[in-house]
Amino acid sequence: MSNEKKQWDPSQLRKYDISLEQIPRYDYCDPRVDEIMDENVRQKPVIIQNSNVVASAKKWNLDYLEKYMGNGDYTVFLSRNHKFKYYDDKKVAKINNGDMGKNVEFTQPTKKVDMKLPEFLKRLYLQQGLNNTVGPEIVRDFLNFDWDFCNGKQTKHNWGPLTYNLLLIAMEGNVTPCHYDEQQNLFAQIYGYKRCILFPPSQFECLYPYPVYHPHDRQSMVDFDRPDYSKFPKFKEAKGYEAVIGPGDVLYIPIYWWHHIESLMRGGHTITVNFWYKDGPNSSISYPLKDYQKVAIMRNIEKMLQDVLKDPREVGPLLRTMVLGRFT
Ligand SMILES: CC1(C)c2ccccc2-c2ccc(C[C@@H](CC(=O)O)C(=O)C(=O)O)cc21
Ligand SMILES: [Zn+2]
Repeated sequence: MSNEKKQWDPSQLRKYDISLEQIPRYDYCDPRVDEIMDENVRQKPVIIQNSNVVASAKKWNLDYLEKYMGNGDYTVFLSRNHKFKYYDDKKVAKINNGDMGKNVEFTQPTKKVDMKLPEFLKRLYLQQGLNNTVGPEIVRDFLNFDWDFCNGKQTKHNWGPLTYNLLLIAMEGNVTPCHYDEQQNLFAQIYGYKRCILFPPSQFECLYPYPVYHPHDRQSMVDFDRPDYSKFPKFKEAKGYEAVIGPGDVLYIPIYWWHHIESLMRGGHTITVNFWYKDGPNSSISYPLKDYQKVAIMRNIEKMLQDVLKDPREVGPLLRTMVLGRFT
């Protein structure tokens, strides 16, 4: 670590029993950034340093945002603990943990409320699309992001259109549990420090995602704080990549890569803006298929089975019948 004052301390990281290696960091103009991001070569995570993607937001802090975010209502998530699990209420099966046998009623782990920014207190996670509800100063800062940089990445790596910019304000210690998204993600850290743990799509069998029709679709069923190795034995073999990112860092989270994100304990609140891009048009399917394409295939099979079987509890037994003793 260079002699600059260390901005965080390892004691602020939560302790997990996972083997981790560091995510590489390069300057934004270093050619290795695009080599690593190149989907035909490796498409791995990389931290892009000293870019000016969100330099216009350098001055953002809670006071500034409170002052200029306007009096709009913002989407805030409350949690009974430090974990904020994504929840899709459009999903059919409100059955916990994929235990299709026991019809355990699904308990929503986070509550979504709309509130004014000043009410934004501890244990809350504000996730707000940057749109016209925010004040003109914020819009100006947003328009002054270095869009040439992002558009350059979108073009160079054949991504689809930008779908969303989320403004994320998290309280210290907040955790977004391990999940994957079906979008390319430029994750721009603005204020405070976040620890990110990523796993490649090839580790699908070590991370045990919920069934696709479950409200926690795309999330790992493994509780990193207390892994149940009897239910999830392969979690012991998971090999992750980690980094702590701070103001000015942009983490590239490749599409379908698993990520667990935590705001450092005792580190104060954090502010992030992410840039989600759809995947590009698959010009031509080339073999062997990429790991993330196999995840997409498994998702389609689960969706098709759910559609034709109707009762989600029949999907597991049918798959077991089809595979056990025949393909295993
Ligand atoms: C936890 C929260 C607020 C949430 C609650 C309910 C529904 C959705 C979400 C949601 C979606 C994205 C993030 C940002 C980020 C994780 C992070 O920075 O914590 C991330 O995963 C990404 O950028 O892909 C955070 C959230
Ligand atoms: Zn995500």
